[in-house]
Amino acid sequence: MLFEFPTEELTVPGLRHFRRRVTPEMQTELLETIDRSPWQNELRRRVQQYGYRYDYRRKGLDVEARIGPLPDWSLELLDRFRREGLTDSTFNQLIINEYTPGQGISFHVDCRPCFDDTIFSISLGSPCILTMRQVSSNATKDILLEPGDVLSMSGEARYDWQHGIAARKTDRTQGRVIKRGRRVSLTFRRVLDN
Ligand SMILES: O=C(O)CCC(=O)C(=O)O
Ligand SMILES: [Fe+2]
Repeated sequence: MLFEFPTEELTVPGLRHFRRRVTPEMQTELLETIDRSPWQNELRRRVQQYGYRYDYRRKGLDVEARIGPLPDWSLELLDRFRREGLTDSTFNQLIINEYTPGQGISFHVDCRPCFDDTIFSISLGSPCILTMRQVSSNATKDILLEPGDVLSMSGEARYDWQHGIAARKTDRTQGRVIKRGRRVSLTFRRVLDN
């Protein structure tokens, strides 16, 4: 017998969503800080990388991947989240992604041999829907990420589900139509020793 789960009732083990953990004032401050550093233009969306350089073409870490320590402002932010109990992991790599309306990221599982279990991300700017897709069943679950939200993926959510953001200009959820603006996400990972 085939069971069909309504999307809302699906749970993704290992996925934790903390809402509105960064105030609008703090978000503005963070975005100003981020925009003072150079953006890389190699992908369709702009990115900044800190800690270790990820090679998108090879889908792995460069041999000479170490860039340096994470910026102080990001370590301070992580310290606060650690004090507030959102994570107990330590991270040494940060990728900042910028999405303008119409841009997304295709379904993927973050590089297994490159990064440790927990992937920890912060959303700034515009809301968007991130979709989780279970590899074994193709079941999907939409997560509305609003500015200031924090998402932590570990275990099944990290390894058995893909995640992606549809390349579109509006999102629809629970009868609401949400126009996308500029979104910036900060994704923290821990690089595994190989
Ligand atoms: O922008 C996001 O929230 C997701 C980014 C992501 O999945 C990645 O960089 O691997
Ligand atoms: Fe990812």
